[in-house]
Amino acid sequence: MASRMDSGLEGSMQSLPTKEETHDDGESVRVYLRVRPATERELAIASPQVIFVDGPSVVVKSDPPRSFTFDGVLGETSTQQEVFESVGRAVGSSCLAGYNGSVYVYGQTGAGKTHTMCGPINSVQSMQFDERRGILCRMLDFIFAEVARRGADGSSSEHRCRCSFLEIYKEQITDLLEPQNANLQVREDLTRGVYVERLSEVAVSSLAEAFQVPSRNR
Ligand SMILES: Nc1ncnc2c1ncn2[C@@H]1O[C@H](COP(=O)(O)OP(=O)(O)OP(=O)(O)O)[C@@H](O)[C@H]1O
Repeated sequence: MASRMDSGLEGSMQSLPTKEETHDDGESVRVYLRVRPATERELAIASPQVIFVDGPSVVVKSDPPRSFTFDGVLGETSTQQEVFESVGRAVGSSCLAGYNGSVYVYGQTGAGKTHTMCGPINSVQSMQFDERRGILCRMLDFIFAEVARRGADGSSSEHRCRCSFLEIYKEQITDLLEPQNANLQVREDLTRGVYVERLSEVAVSSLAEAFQVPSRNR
């Protein structure tokens, strides 16, 4: 695992969203595959591993070819917005309904985890909307826009949002907002559930504040 988007959002809602709004199909874990376009260097060595995408399945090169099925497959032409629509929006909606939600990316080095989660670094350096932004920014944008919308139409009362940023690498957890905070431990508690001990949590109330968190803590 390289990165994750967690809901540090607590909310009390006067009316909870419907199952359709939270995309609740009763499944608590969903797995999507995103296919990265092969680079020129990779194509010079071999043809692409993925032979074709068929709905939620991919057929990969092997003898004989093998098929794998996921909750969804985002092909190599998929946009950052399509990835958000398939993966991020449902998690954001259920966080607003008071459920915990996480988005994890998993894959070997160079697979596209950072691209999918964050997008290029210069796509998040200004507040101006940038198509290249990844799930993390899009979920924050979605959550704060929804909180504002619900506040304006009187359908929600109070929300608190906290940001954390951690890395798990070789079984070691590091707090990316306080990098000297290394070797953190995962604990479980009856009221808090599973949590990372000593992980910093920064309260934020807008997308602009959330964007400031990494630099504010540097
Ligand atoms: N869907 C995509 N479309 C176009 N380019 C992509 C896509 N996914 C990844 N890339 C490009 O592939 C390269 C590797 O991607 P990225 O850095 O996100 O991999 P990573 O899984 O985070 O790697 P590492 O584990 O080594 O940090 C980057 O240049 C990135 O811009």
